Parts: sequence; structure tokens; C-alpha cells
Amino acid sequence: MSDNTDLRIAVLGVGMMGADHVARITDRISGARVTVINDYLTEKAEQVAATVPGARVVADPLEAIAADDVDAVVLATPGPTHEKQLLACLEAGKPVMCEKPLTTDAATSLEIVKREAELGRKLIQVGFMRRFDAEYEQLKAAIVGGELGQPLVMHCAHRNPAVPPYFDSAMIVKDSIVHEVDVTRFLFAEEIISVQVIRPTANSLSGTDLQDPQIAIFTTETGRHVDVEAFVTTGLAYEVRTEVVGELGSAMIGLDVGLVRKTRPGVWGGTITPDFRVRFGAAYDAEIQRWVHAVRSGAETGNYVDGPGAWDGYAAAAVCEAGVRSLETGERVTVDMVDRASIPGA
Ligand SMILES: NC(=O)c1ccc[n+]([C@@H]2O[C@H](COP(=O)([O-])OP(=O)(O)OC[C@H]3O[C@@H](n4cnc5c(N)ncnc54)[C@H](O)[C@@H]3O)[C@@H](O)[C@H]2O)c1
Ligand SMILES: O[C@H]1[C@H](O)[C@@H](O)[C@H](O)[C@@H](O)[C@H]1O
Repeated sequence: MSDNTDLRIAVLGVGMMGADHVARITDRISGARVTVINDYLTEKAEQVAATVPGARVVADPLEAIAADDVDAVVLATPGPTHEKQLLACLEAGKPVMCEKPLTTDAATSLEIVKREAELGRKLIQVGFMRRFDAEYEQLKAAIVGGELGQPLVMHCAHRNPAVPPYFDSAMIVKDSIVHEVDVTRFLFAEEIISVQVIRPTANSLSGTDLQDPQIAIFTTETGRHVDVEAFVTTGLAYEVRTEVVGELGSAMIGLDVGLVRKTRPGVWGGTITPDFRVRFGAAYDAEIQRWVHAVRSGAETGNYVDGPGAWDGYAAAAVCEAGVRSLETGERVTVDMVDRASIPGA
């Protein structure tokens, strides 16, 4: 349903994720419509625009952000383009839902945090959609409710069937493990202070020269331990599992009930989702719907965000930067992060 009061959205980058967000805004959520579509490949933008009544293609991303018929922006372009496009959103004073990562390094992410803080308005939301997933919400409630006692350890598995051809080994940290970085900060409500990335024997069947899988180990401020197996070329299915172990018990999500062995989608027991659009479909819907509500009421509060913001994007970038350095050396690397209190308004 769309009417004249709908939030008018520009979607930049209509590859896998952006096209999914266009369909979501058009068909699955309320209060918003896509008016402008931009992609580096204009033909792709035109194909997607043809599926959305009233949407037009704007070939230049910065013009798309500044357009008069755009109230807010969804950024689903690749990470390296986010910095420039986020700065343009801040410059235009337009709220933006930026897919993760915020930017690809800590220094540029910090710059974004500072620029937003200077404006005195929370305009940037970051697409850490797991915070909107029902299972992660249940896990958080079990921790906050004290059911597990004090959490001590978290074990994570993050498996993708495949990644795009431009993926390199550092992107396994910055684009994939970044989700577990955010999950750790979300569930434990504290910062990660050091990271080690271990390189097991690489998957000889991947057809790539990626260092895949990788095992990341985080240590948090209070000394909790988180391990993450990231394996992005399994050739099988999409699997995200998280287990928190506390002093009074443990809880695991992402385990299809009854599933003992996993080979390919639908082979045994329950189902294995083929990709993130299926596993996290409801979470993306909730994420974008809540963002649309926040943006529509933002003028009254100066807060156009409901969920992770620029600071969370920066914190994740700082941890991932340490992770990439550790990937190169194998050593544990201390996370270099500024104190949040040193940036008023952050
Ligand atoms: N939250 C999640 O679970 C999730 C899932 C997938 C992707 N992502 C994120 O979404 C973003 C896009 O990923 P994807 O998998 O859809 O990639 P993709 O390669 O499928 O799509 C990216 C699109 O952006 C276009 N593009 C490239 N540079 C551009 C520019 N400067 N301006 C405008 N368009 C440009 C490309 O032509 C392409 O169509 C990335 O930041 C990625 O990390 C998040
Ligand atoms: O960009 C994608 C996306 O963020 C997925 O949620 C994640 O599982 C993939 O590893 C990553 O490549």
C-alpha cells in the first residue's frame, strides 16, 4: 500500500541485497516506496526499476541521494563505496540505512561517526540485521533474563555456500565475521578488545585462492571468549549457528531441530536455508520496517535510527581491522578504538 505520505526512498546498488530491499519496500512493508534506483550498471537499475511502479533511474549515485523526490536512502552498494555515499547522505541531511560494513576501515568509519555527531542528528543505521532476528532476540532475552547465568563463552559457525568472485580473504573478516563482531557486542553489551584469526587448511574444493575457512577468536573487555568458524565456500547451504555458554546453562540458535548431518538443502531432517535472504528474510523485513517508522518520526526526536548506528559500525570496523592484521600474522591483535565519550553526540 502506498500513498502520498509514504517515505520516498532511493536504493543505491541493486545487486543481490539491494534488489531484495527494493522488493521488500515495494511488497512487504508499509509506509515507504522506492522512487529512485541507482546502480553502477544502469541496465541493472533499469531492470529493477521496471518492477516498481513510479520508480525512476538516476545514473549518478550522488544525484540520486540529493534528488528532491528522495527523503531517505538505502545503501546496498559494495563496502568500498559506502564512505563517499554516506558523506553525501550526511551532507544532504538524509537518513540512510547502510548495509554492513559501515566502511572498510576504522579511520573512515570514525570520520563518519564524527560528521554525524557534528550534525546532532542520528541519521545512519547500519544493516546488522541479526539484531532483528527472532532467534537472536530470544538468545538475548535468555542472557538478559539471567537464565544462563553469567555468560562465559560463545561458539559461532558462519557458513555460506559461496561468495562473489571479488571476495578476498580479508573480506571474510570484514564482510562475514563482521556479523559475529556485532552479535558479540549486541549479546554481551561490551566491546571486543583483541582478536586472533587462525588459518586452518584451506578448502581445496573452493576453486578460489581464499584462506577459507578462518577461525576468529575474540576476547571481550570482561574476558569472555568468542570463537567463530567462518567458512564461506562450503558449496552447500547457508548456516549460522550461535551458542552461548553461561554459568547456569547454555543456549544455541540456528540448529535445525532434529538435524544430525548436513549435506545439502533438504537432505536430512529439517531444512537448511540456501542463502541469507531466506534465513534472515523476516529479520530484514523487521529491520527495514522499523527503520521506516524511525525515519518518519525522526523530525520530532532528531533520531532517525531504530537499531545499530554509526558507532556500532565503527566499533565493528575497528575489530575487523585488528582481525585483518591478525589474519596476516597469525598473532593476537589488540583492537584500537577511541573512547566513545571523546566524541560528544556519538
Ligand atoms: N546484511 C546482510 O546479510 C547482507 C547480505 C548481502 C550483502 N550485504 C551487503 O550489501 C552490500 C551489497 O552486497 P551484494 O551482495 O548485494 O553485492 P552485489 O555485488 O550483488 O551488488 C552490488 C551492486 O552495487 C552496484 N555498484 C557497485 N558500485 C556502485 C556504486 N559506486 N554506485 C552504485 N552502485 C554500485 C553493482 O553494480 C551491483 O549491482 C554490501 O555492503 C554487502 O556487504 C549484506
Ligand atoms: O555479505 C554477506 C552477508 O553479510 C551475509 O549475511 C553473510 O553471511 C555473508 O558471509 C556475507 O558475504
